[in-house]
Amino acid sequence: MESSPVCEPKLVLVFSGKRKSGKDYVTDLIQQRLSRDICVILRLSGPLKDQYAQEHSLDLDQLLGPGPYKEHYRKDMILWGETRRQQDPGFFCRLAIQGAKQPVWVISDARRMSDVNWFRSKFPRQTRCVRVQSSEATRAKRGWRFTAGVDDAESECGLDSNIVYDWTITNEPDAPSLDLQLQPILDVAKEASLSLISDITDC
Ligand SMILES: Nc1ncnc2c1ncn2[C@@H]1O[C@H](COP(=O)(O)OP(=O)(O)O)[C@@H](O)[C@H]1O
Ligand SMILES: C[C@@](O)(CCOP(=O)(O)OP(=O)(O)O)CC(=O)O
Repeated sequence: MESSPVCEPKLVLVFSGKRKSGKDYVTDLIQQRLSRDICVILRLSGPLKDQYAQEHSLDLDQLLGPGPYKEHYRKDMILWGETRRQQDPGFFCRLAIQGAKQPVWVISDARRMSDVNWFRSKFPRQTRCVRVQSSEATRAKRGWRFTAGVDDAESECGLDSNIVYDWTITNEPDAPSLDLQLQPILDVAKEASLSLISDITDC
């Protein structure tokens, strides 16, 4: 049974990027610039980790954290999640958007074409894809280490090709500032949220 969100979003920004590329860092920045009234960050991994922790009697807070606990279970979580997605590609997407009311949705952690296709099919006018990219050297400085079965699997490679991104954010020390790179996205988001004011009776 699909549970519909309280209000249709005006903009859905679907972010993807490699581990330690800065997805959380960049999406947090966007929410700070737009405010929590306008922008909500929705993580597909949230409901996945919640369900996985329950089924395996694990510490959800540690799975949600950045530390080694999450990495210890990542490979098995990937396989567990893919089994669910094979049965129902939108399973985690629907759970992630439950209760979302803000006009701008930021999906911070898309990993597969099935994630992108679900949002494009549900919100074709509103969905935009954003890629956060960093070099392996920069990611390594942030704590990334190559892990076979993770960094060469769909979870990390599923959105490397066959997709046109609306924006690409280069998250490198020598790149233009993130504020400068994010400005076009923020402009679109602010315009979209203004259109909400004229449609407020629809919600
Ligand atoms: N531009 C940046 N400036 C400072 N720290 C950053 C920057 N980008 C990422 N980080 C840090 O690098 C680490 C990994 O970033 P994170 O957003 O968690 O990556 P991801 O969500 O893609 O795995 C975090 O500690 C984060 O604070
Ligand atoms: C099983 C996962 O959902 C785990 C994702 O955990 P995080 O979202 O914490 O990952 P990063 O922030 O990129 O390090 C990946 C998947 O393939 O679904």
